[in-house]
Amino acid sequence: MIAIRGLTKRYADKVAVDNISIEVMAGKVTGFLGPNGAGKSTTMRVIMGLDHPTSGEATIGGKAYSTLKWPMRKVGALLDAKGVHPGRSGRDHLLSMAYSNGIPAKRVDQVLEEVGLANVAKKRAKGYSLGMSQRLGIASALLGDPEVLLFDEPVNGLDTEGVRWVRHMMRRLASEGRTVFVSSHLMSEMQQTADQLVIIGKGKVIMDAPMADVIARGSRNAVIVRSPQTQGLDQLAKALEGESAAVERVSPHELHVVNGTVEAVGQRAAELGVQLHELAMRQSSLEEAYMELTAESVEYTSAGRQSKA
Ligand SMILES: Nc1ncnc2c1ncn2[C@@H]1O[C@H](COP(=O)(O)OP(=O)(O)OP(=O)(O)O)[C@@H](O)[C@H]1O
Repeated sequence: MIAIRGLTKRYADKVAVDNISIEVMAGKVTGFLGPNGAGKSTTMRVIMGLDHPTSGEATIGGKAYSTLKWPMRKVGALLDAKGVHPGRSGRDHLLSMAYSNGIPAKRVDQVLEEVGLANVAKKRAKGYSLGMSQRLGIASALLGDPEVLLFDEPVNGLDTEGVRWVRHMMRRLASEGRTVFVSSHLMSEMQQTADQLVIIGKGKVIMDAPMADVIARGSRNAVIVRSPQTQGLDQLAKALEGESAAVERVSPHELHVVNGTVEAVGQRAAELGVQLHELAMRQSSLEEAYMELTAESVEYTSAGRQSKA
């Protein structure tokens, strides 16, 4: 488990992380989301002992990173895929890390195989594509077989097969009981990968909740009702409004019920004898819910961003 308590990180007059407290649990993939400059990488660097907090603390299994005897065996991280000496081969890079952490050389070959770099392992890292560098970074995170893993934008630069591979790997690592903390800007990918989400904006926690709760906050969640009976739909709309549901009549043959359930709407339609051609729950996507939740925390925005906030 990773525990962050009252963490603040200031760079000169810039507050990058502003008094955040979160617990990242074992056995789950926790997505770490937020707009550019929100403070995700800073938080991860503090967890990994690469930056000192201005105040507060981050611990891994109850200990600060700097006090871990064999850090790579406890926590593995991919923070900067390009942080490899360009003249060194991928294998030599991993061997030196393994050596300094008392990890046997055969483990290096195992992780190279696992990330699909075995046949380029002896080539110099400067010739690696972005995707290959990401794979090498993931290999270094896995090297010590750690129970806690941090990945900062792991699918950046990976092709479709690579993105799927990372997704499955994270699910597997969590199912083995490990703590997996991953930042990403790819919402559709996160929706398929994460169990829990921590969303930050301008250095503060906006939401820390299970995926389903975040999606439930999206304003597009609605029960869709279609019927060939216009008058029947009128009656149904009236009845539902009487039960304080918010009903939107999008066409003579279609209603959207914002705060209802398919069960309740179906029951009422049956009681009124209204014939239905469709009764379905439409859910917001994570991207839609995320855009709404972070609308006020975006520092660097493009012209024309649409927000409902
Ligand atoms: N070494 C540094 N010196 C000064 N300011 C910094 C430093 N590192 C980060 N910052 C600032 O702190 C804020 C948070 O940056 P951080 O990189 O943690 O955000 P992020 O959420 O990872 O963003 P992105 O999604 O763009 O990677 C930004 O305003 C950034 O400019």
